[in-house]
Order: sequence, then C-alpha cells, then structure tokens
Amino acid sequence: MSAQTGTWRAKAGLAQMLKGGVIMDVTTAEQAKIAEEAGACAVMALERVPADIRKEGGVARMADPEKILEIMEAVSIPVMAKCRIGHFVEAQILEALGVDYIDESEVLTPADEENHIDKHQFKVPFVCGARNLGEALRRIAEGAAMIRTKGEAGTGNVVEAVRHARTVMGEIRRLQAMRPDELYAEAKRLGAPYELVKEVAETGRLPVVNFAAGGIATPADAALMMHLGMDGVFVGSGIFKSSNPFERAKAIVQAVTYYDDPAMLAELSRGLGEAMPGIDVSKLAEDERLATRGW
Ligand SMILES: O=C(CO)[C@H](O)[C@H](O)COP(=O)(O)O
Repeated sequence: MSAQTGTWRAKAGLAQMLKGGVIMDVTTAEQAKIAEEAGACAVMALERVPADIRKEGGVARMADPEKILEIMEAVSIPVMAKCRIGHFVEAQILEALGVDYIDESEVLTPADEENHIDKHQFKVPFVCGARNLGEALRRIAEGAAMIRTKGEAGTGNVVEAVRHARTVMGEIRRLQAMRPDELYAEAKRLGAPYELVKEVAETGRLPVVNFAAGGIATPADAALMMHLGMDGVFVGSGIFKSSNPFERAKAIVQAVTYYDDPAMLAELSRGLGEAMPGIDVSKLAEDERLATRGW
C-alpha cells in the first residue's frame, strides 16, 4: 500500500467516528450552537442553505472565512465546510482555516466540469457526493474519506435520496453475487478502479462511511435512510427552513438512533410545527438539478 493510500485509510478511519450521527448545515454561529445543542455530530458551514441557493440563484461559493471561523469558535463538535467541485484553492483555504472536513459539493456552483480535486494532496479528510456506486468509488479513488448520497438538495423531497441510496446499496449487492472473474468487466462498466470494486465485492460495503443527504426534512425521512443502509444523515434546509429548527433538529437526531422503533418515531414526529415547503423533483428542469453536477 502506498503512503498516500495509508493516509487515506487513516482519514477514512476518522470519519467512522461520525457513524450513526446527523450532520447539519449551518450558515451562522447561532445556528451552529442550535445544531450542537440538538445533538448534531458535526456541522457543515456554508454561505446559504441549498433551498436559498435554489431560490436566489447566482454563483454559490465557499462561505466567508470570517463566518467559518465564527462557527468553529462557537462549537466543540467537528466543523465541515464546502468548496466547489474542482476548486482546489478554496479547499486549500479551508484547510488553512483548520476545518475538520471539506465537502467537495455539487450544491455549490462547480468550478471545474471535468476534474475533481486530488484529495490525496490534503491532510484534511474530504466528503463527496455520489448517485451510484461508480461515482462513489471514483471519489474514493481521488481520496474521499467519506461519501454522502446526493439526493436533490434544497427540495425538502426525499425521493432522490432514496433513489441514490437504493442504487448504491443495490449495486453493492450485485457485486457480491458476481464471480471474481466478472469483476474486471464490472469495474469497466462502473468506471471505477478494479481494486476498489474487488474490495467492495469482498466486504459488501464501501470502504468509507456513507451518509444520506439531499431532501431529508422529517424524522421519518431520516429513519427511512437508515433503514436503507446509510450510516447517518446530512440535513440542511429541512431544519433551518422549518418553523421550529431546534425541536426538529433534536427529533431528527433521535430518529437516526431509534430508526427501527416506530412507536418512538411516532412520538418524535408529534407537534414539530411546519416542515419546510417541498418541491416536486420531477418538475425540475435538467439545469435545476444539483445532483447531476460532477460525474
Ligand atoms: O451537501 C450537503 C451536505 O451538507 C447538502 O447541503 C445537503 O445535501 C443538504 O441538503 P438539504 O438542504 O436538502 O438537506
């Protein structure tokens, strides 16, 4: 194993500590404190939550370093921050700020439509989005230490998160059923390195943690994603675009823990106030879909 890969294994090991947790998008120190108090295992600093990026348009970039430092100062849980796909200078700046993880995210406007960041060049672990197994393994080959299924961020609609989770898990099960000599052609079909394909076929899981993201808005949504085999969830717009962010955030954290206890989920889902307004994803134009960014 190369020194580079060894570093990747260490970063992937660190991300395992987030397993079973909820990572919440925040734009201010005040929101970060609410997230921490509600039980988030980490927060994600960004300039606007995805629902606002959708509404307001324009180029979505890395958050202001001033804001990120305020958020880091405000909480003791890990702080993640987003950079644009392929924007390795934004990533260098985030690493220099001392964030705990970087999300190379399709939610921001891509800086490079062909190349993702070579994440092996960084000490800080990266999380990246994926819609299917091939995409997840390409990001891991580039050095991602954590994957999140993309879903369709900012819609409050869990349908794409479900599609992407079922796709990744289904493709893993398919690999497990293959003969070893079939894995070479399958690696070609997936567009992913053979060694990673072989590892997934043997272990029956990704070599990094895989969280669900994009459109999770209720405790029931979060529990559904856990049933589908995800290791935890990211929630952005669903919390701070609802009428009662603290109570909803707390309920979503609990729902991830008690995802297999319907009576508990019924209790957690009561009286949370208005959920964020949702969007019918099937009505979105192709260029309004964030999940198709990256490849
Ligand atoms: O990439 C992300 C993880 O932080 C997104 O911000 C996340 O998918 C949030 O989406 P939504 O606003 O639909 O919850």
